[in-house]
Amino acid sequence: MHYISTRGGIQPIAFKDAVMMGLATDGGLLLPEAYPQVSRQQLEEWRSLSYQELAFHIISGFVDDIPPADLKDLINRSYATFSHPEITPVVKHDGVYILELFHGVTLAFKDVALQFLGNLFEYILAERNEQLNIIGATSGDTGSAAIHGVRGKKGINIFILHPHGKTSPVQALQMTTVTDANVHNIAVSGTFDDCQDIVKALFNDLEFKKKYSLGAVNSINWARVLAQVVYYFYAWLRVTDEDERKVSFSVPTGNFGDIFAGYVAKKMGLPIDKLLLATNENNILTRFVNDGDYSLSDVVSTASPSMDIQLASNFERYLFYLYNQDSARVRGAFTQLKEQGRITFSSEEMARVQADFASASVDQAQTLETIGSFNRETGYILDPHTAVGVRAALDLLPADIARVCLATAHPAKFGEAVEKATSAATPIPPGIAALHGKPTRCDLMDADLEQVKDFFIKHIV
Ligand SMILES: Cc1ncc(COP(=O)(O)O)c(C=O)c1O
Ligand SMILES: N[C@@H](CCOP(=O)(O)O)C(=O)O
Repeated sequence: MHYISTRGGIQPIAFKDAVMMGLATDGGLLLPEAYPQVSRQQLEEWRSLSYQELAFHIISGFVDDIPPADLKDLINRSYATFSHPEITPVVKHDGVYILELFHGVTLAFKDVALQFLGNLFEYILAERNEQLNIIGATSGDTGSAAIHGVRGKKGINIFILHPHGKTSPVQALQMTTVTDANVHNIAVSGTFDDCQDIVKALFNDLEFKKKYSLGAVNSINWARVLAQVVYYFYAWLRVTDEDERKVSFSVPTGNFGDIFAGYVAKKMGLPIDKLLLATNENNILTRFVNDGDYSLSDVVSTASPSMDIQLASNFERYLFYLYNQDSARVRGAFTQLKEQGRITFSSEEMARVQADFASASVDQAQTLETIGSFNRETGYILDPHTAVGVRAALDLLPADIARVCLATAHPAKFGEAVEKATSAATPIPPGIAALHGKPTRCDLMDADLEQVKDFFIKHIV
């Protein structure tokens, strides 16, 4: 399997090279040249597999430059760190299935991909005898999951930019209490979009990227998306039987990586009815799906801070398919966005968008109300991001088709919002309780590319 860029400017490359390249060198995002197709019979055969076995079958369809035994070992080691034997279990409450993606070390869905990516980086670096300097942007969860995915790994430095004061206190502590010499947290006076812009600018400086061996942990890295495809299959296999096969997924969305993984699963043949794209007040993607209005506005702070994003980086991957793999049109769309602050779509394109996706924007009051009512009715505590998806599912998805809501984080990461919504304290897992009072390290700087660059160069060990 080889990988190409949405912008059409690179020769096809192998999987390991795609992992190391992160952002494509032409500024685009990498995608596989084709998608392995999964038949109905194959799906039935996969019902009895463990998460790890299923992950191996799905991931190996996209990887032909790692020996199967090594890939199996990478997968098994990645999921050995999870606290639940099923890795991503599914529970049912109030007529919806909840796909719990928060049983990893940092209690968010990012662990599913970043434990794997950390091991993959280590494997490739050892093979090539190389070093890697990771630079990533986070609105709260990718940062800690990435830090915990690579800490202690040889030949890796990691620099994570987060918007100062805009993550939850627990998210900030999960990052800043890791004071290892090779881990650097940078709090940027700005938004997540500012952080992501700086990271992309560093990757687009090809001389800098090469000189300092930059690596990507954000979902611009194809391996992130790939590892997330697995749980769509896993959940589908848990909630269907041979007669009942249709499933819709509700996905709380920010950077469009998670829902794009669902789109990939659908492209591979997984019978998905609707992908429901749920946003908070930062609803550019909802405006796009419902009204064809993809126009930028300012990022606002909400009760689901990890989704406080305007410019979703993976949207480019979807555009590539919406434009029938026409890279020139993708490039044109980004020129239009830069010049006019919006991308426009034809009615034929919007009909295709609406065939794949439904969307709803859930505001803060609705989010807190959903956490409260769901808790009163079922005893289950939703985190605010998950609540956005659950509310959208209850409002928009028909109950006669299985509705799976992705639970992207543990509620204890957002204790303040959850407490406000339920009038009760959230039970705190031991990993989080232990964070309080630990020494922290973090550098504050402006949303300024040169400042970040200087800091990066000075701190490479
Ligand atoms: C808890 C949580 N939910 C949902 C999202 C949105 O996911 P994505 O950025 O892949 O759309 C994020 C951030 O990525 C998150 O951290
Ligand atoms: N919500 C994310 C934002 C970054 O998304 P990514 O999937 O591209 O890493 C976060 O928690 O950092």
